Amino acid sequence: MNREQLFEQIKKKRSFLCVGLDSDILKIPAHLKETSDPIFAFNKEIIDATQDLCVAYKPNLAFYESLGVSGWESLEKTVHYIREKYPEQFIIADAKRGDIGNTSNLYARAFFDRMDFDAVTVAPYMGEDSVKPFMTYLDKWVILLALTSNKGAFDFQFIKNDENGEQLFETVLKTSQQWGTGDNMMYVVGATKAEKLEEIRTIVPDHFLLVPGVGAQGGSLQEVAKYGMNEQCGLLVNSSRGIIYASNDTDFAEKARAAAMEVQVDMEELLLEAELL
Ligand SMILES: O=c1ccn([C@@H]2O[C@H](COP(=O)(O)O)[C@@H](O)[C@H]2O)c(=O)[nH]1
Repeated sequence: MNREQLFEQIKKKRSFLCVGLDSDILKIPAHLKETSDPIFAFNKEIIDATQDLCVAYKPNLAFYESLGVSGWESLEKTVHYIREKYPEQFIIADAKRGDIGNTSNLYARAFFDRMDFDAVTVAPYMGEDSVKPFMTYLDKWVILLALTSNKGAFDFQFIKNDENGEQLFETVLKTSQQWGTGDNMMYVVGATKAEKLEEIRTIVPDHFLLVPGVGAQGGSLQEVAKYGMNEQCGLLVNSSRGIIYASNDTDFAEKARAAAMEVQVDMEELLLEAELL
């Protein structure tokens, strides 16, 4: 999916919500555990219940890899299901990969050829040759970690360069623009650091940002929109636990829909305020 198609979906759905499929075998409703593939059964119901309220899904790989072979099967079935039934959805592999070029090539092949993801999250620490192999696929995206939502972000990401006073996350944003464009690269910026979005937008005014950290981590959607929205919206705001675990009973899909709708209604208002609808 390209940038224009993504913006079209945002306008059509009146939403820039990304539903995080952090589907934990220990948290899904008990009645699903009797099915042959509990994680896929859970995802399928969540997807059917939320697809008209969101523009993207983001399975986090840890939740699937931790289950071994059966987890990979659930993941492949989930991606295939979305592709077949809701082809307008943008699908993100939250995998945080990146390695020497030779190996990154194979990661890219896994996520873009073997599985038909639209985007994969990549850690910038190993530099250009670790990131570029993900950019050789038409209409596929790298989502580079820039300023993350967790407490540990303060360990490295704010370290100042003695020579130019630049903080590490700013260097990531500036340097990586030589590797790709706003048509194949997005950045992760945590909603818990929304106040930094104003500064980030001076460096990357046009790029889409994937913003996790609203909902369970307490980030504010309003602040994210205030400082981060651009003329194409430029935001995919993720919520995982706040939506998919709204209930752990037989009504989980219905409750997930209600939670997603609450976010979508707020997003619609923000898109209207920004005169994008
Ligand atoms: O900086 C980051 C990068 C990634 N994540 C991931 O997003 C979701 C957030 O889940 P919630 O349940 O909505 O808190 C999860 O998959 C994280 O691994 C992030 O939170 N922050």
